[in-house]
Amino acid sequence: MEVLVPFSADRPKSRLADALSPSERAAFVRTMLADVLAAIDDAGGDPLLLATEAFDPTDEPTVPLDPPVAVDDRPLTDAVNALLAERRPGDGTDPVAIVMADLAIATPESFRELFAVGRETGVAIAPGRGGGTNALVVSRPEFRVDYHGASYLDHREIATDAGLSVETIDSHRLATDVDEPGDLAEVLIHGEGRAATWLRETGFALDASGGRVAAVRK
Ligand SMILES: Nc1nc2c(ncn2[C@@H]2O[C@H](COP(=O)(O)OP(=O)(O)OP(=O)(O)O)[C@@H](O)[C@H]2O)c(=O)[nH]1
Ligand SMILES: C[C@H](OP(=O)(O)O)C(=O)O
Repeated sequence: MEVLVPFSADRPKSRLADALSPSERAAFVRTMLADVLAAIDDAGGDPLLLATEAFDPTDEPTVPLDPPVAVDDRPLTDAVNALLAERRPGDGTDPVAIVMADLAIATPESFRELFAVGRETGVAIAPGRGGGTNALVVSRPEFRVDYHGASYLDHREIATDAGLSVETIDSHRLATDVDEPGDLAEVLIHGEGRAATWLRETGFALDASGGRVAAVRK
């Protein structure tokens, strides 16, 4: 299955500005991307990087694969919809998945489940905490995305209005995207890849002294 992986190469993770400097954010998002690409590949998916600007994964020491790259500087929703309009998933073709590049604790097993459910239904959605859409499988050509805000609810409504069946993927690993400093603790707790290693090497460790466990830089 082709898996579109949107990647904001030019303005990565502004909401992590309180925890990481601009160059650290640029490095950290590449480690998350590397982990996501490796897990997709392991699960049998064929990633296509949908990047906001020219990006050569082979220049990146953390990125182990050399996926094809499509460059599109339009906003996320427009860029994804342009590819869906081209691919026409389900119109005699395979479903298409869209997986965000910040799912730092996703595993091959979690993607295998997503792809399997996605093949059986019109639209399969793995919501993010807070109502976003962390991963999606589209098996019908008429479906279009509308990201940002409570996009999980919007995507359910778009699918239902188009008469398509919808399945929700109940997965902690796919529900955890790394948006804010508080999410870094999840990577230290559950991550097994390059992103977790990078955080540790950058000096982050778990700290429970303030009550809720947090990732704190020592
Ligand atoms: N191609 C493309 N990818 C995007 C764009 N905006 C975000 N992404 C990617 O989409 C996924 C989800 O992004 P968000 O968490 O909404 O935003 P972000 O840009 O990573 O972070 P913030 O700057 O903190 O909002 C990540 O994989 C981003 O790299 C865009 O305009 N175009
Ligand atoms: C793209 C957006 O991501 P979030 O900002 O919710 O992480 C969404 O899932 O609609």
